[in-house]
Amino acid sequence: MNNDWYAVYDVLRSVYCDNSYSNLAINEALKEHEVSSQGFVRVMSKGVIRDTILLDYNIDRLAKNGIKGIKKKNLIILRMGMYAMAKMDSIPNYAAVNEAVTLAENISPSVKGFINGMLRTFEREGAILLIPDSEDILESFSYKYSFPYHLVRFISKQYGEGKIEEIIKGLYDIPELNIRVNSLICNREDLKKCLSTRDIKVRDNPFSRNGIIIENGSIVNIPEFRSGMFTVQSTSSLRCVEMLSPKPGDKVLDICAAPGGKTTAMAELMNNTGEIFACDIHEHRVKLINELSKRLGISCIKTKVMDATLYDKSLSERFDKVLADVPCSGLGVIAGKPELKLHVNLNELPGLYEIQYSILKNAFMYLKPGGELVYSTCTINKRENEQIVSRLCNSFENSSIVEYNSILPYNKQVGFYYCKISKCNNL
Ligand SMILES: C[S@@+](CC[C@H](N)C(=O)[O-])C[C@H]1O[C@@H](n2cnc3c(N)ncnc32)[C@H](O)[C@@H]1O
Repeated sequence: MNNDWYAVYDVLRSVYCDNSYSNLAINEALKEHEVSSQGFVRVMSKGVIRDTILLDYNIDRLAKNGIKGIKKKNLIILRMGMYAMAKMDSIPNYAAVNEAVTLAENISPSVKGFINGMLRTFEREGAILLIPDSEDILESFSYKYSFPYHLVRFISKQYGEGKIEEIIKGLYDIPELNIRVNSLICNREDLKKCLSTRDIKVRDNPFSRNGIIIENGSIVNIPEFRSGMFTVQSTSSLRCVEMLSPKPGDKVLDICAAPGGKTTAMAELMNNTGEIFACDIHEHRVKLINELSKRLGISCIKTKVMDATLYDKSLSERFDKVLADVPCSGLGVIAGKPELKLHVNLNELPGLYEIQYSILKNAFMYLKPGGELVYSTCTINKRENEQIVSRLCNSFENSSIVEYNSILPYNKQVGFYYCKISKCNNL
């Protein structure tokens, strides 16, 4: 039995059946199974999730009684087998069929023959995932980029049919991997030298002086990571923090801070001086901020478990800078977290808008007159972005927008929104 395939199966079961996040499920599976290639488990798990809709169309097409009667566990094995055959050049078709059939033997022995038959038929067709023709252009994009139709329509209504294909394609393509140099410990040139000795190919991030893009090679748990020389962070997140631009000695509030990627980026910009008050509603996630600060050698961060939707009078007008990186639908980061496109429930979004507004309103109340706040999300849904900010500006006369950036997921960037708001001194 191939442990790598079993690990992928466990990840997929957890994502499809328990709505887990793929990154967490992958970490769990890697603890559980002794695999020969962690890279294989990550690539195949995310790939199958990314292509679920197109895989299911093809399974439905090939199964005599359609996809509806196929049990979830058997569907997962079929998705894995077909994905390996169609998309993973490193695996010969016969090996993919064998692995899938062996997996079925262990997990669901009675359907071994069915799995074998389906995959052999797919192989005879050329192992190509067919994309159906459709007169509805949005439906054809939905299959082509394996993106739920209702989400294609939702995004298209906001950005128009002219932009939709590029956006959906951007949310399909694997985003580039960026790391942030810990400027408290080293500089970009030093770190690049260390990485090159490990055969890791990199280039400077043109958008951030502390960013390095990893072109190939693995940075997982290398000594430079363990010693805190860098942390993984998207270019869009880095640019968001650079827009707020906290200075050494500032008093900063990070109101939705966990796991601490932006909190620690701010601490580095502040040269580990001043004070950052970092809060999050979940205790286990607050621990992640403390662990990350420790690894990066940062001491100016104080953490607290706090529900940011509830107003705390003791924080009123206490901070020079506030970051409100609120919980959101995550529609901008689907390329890296493909399970989000399967799990997002549009009916739940109005409740989220209220949470986002309450957090932003409180964040604004905690800002000193003359201070600046950045509101940010990793979604491209305008109702979570522009509309939340407008609501604040319409409610508070002393607020004004300084600048904003709405990043669409083009050119392997993650979709992001951030807006700097100032609090006027003289009302
Ligand atoms: C987008 S994430 C923050 C990411 C973080 N800023 C970073 O860069 O690492 C949003 C965070 O908000 C937290 N959160 C959700 N609801 C909250 C609430 N009512 N009050 C405070 N934090 C909340 C979540 O636990 C999550 O950690």
